[in-house]
Amino acid sequence: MNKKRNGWQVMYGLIGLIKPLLLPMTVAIIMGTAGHLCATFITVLGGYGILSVLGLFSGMAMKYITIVLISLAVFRGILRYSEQACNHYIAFRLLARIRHMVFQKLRILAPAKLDGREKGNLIAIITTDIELLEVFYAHTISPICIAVLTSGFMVWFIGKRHIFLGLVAFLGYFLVGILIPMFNGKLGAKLGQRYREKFGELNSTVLDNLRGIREINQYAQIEQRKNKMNQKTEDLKAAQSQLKRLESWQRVMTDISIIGTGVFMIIVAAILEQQGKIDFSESLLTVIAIMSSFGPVAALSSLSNNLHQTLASGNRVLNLLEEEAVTKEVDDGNEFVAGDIQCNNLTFYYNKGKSTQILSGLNVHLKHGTIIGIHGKSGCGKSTFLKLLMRFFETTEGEICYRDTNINKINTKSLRAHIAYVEQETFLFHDTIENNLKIAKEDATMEEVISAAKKASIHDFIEALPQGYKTIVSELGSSVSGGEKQRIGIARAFLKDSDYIFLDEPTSNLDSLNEAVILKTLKKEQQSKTIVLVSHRRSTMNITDTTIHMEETV
Ligand SMILES: Nc1ncnc2c1ncn2[C@@H]1O[C@H](COP(=O)(O)OP(=O)(O)OP(=O)(O)O)[C@@H](O)[C@H]1O
Repeated sequence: MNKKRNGWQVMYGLIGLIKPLLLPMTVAIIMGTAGHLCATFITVLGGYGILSVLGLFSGMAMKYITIVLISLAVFRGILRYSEQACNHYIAFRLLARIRHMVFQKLRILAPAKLDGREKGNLIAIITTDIELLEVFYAHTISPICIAVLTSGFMVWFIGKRHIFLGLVAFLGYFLVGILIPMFNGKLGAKLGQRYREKFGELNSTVLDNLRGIREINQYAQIEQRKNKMNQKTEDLKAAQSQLKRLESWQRVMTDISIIGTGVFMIIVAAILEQQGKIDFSESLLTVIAIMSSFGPVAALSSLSNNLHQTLASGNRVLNLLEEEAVTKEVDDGNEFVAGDIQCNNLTFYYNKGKSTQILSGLNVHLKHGTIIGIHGKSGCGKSTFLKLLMRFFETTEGEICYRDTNINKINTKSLRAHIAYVEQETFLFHDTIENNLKIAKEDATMEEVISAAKKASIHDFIEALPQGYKTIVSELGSSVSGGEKQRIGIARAFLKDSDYIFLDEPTSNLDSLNEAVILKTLKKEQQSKTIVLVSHRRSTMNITDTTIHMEETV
């Protein structure tokens, strides 16, 4: 799903995600605004103090001015601290909330979503994009609101002396807080994006070099790889210095605009004073007030470079959260009952209309209690067929029935609970071997775990490890071979002890000795189970009762 939204729509959508946190956010914004106003009025009150000493102001005794000044300074400190504390609370809570929402969504979208070619994108969304949203919530929304509120208040305060003065203040804030950021945003968006691209390129070159260090040594590529990395570093440096130049230019423009507004204010105040519309003290206080109140709007000018990227991240997160599952889970259907599997006129496309057909009119009958072998040329759809039997994807046409019940009418959880599916790649978690096996059956006893490992011909290997079944997988590093991983995957399937076992190339990395042990176990287990075996190996296919030649059926 790739819906494009404009900046406002993204902001609206992102604010909608954090409704429960709107209250603390509002409190943080109010405290931030009050804190900035305290800081401004410390200077303004200082002006009143000077006027009072000069005998030009008698509205408040010096003693009270001093008390209010000290109180404002204390409040400023308290408000700043509370605003920061509030912002940190919000930042952690909202990241946790959005991560939770994304993972909940992934549970619905998986496994089809995780099966596809978008894994890389998903990882980027889960890591970088969500992280960047913190910038949006804590460092974009809040500063914008604070800038609007403080400058609104100051326009009113200054405008109370004379409407023209209020107008000058409004124009100054508008220039610094809106026009300059918008102008810079246009210039900075491209440079910012270029910088991030170059940063990403350097990162992946470094990672590539680390991962491929063996190949680099083996093929004497050190010099070439070093030159490539230096080139990427130079590119990054160039992009960075362009961005820095723009940032300096932004600062200069902002400072000139602030000083320009101050000068303009002095001129307008002087004219009004000459015309007798305001007195000297009012014009002095107006100039002090405007010059000391630009902090919140000036902060907006630095937002613009990142805003583009932040909103793009927001758009991707919103897209993921709005995505509909390719295959909706059935939870109001029938409980699973084991029996023969019948596929009638099975047809399947991964993306309807867009890509090529994978299966076309497949009719097969998989008898319960037998071993069925599937073979065919690479890419003809063997693994896809198993995924359809697992209901990772819905069939495009035709039907799959388990004991005469259409797969779409069986509760998905119940269906998958009765099938052990071993994919071509086995993933091992950073945990003990025992726990890695037990993910197939959490409450398994040690005897059951060992028995499953023996059936998969991996028990001896585990026993020979220094801590046996308690060995942490990652401590073995890359010393777990492809064949050992594969046997751990198969042991999981034996431990699950379900009615159906679907094995996708289970023996591709095994020597004939281990293969023989596993095939013997499968033959033994067959009476009570349906075993579907996808394999290119003749020796493995020898144990099957029936064989389906995939290319012949498509
Ligand atoms: N999630 C997916 N989205 C789109 N196309 C896919 C997806 N998964 C697989 N394909 C494509 O579907 C076709 C069949 O893939 P499949 O993995 O089922 O083949 P296979 O017969 O198991 O191949 P092999 O023997 O090489 O494992 C291939 O062209 C593959 O690139």
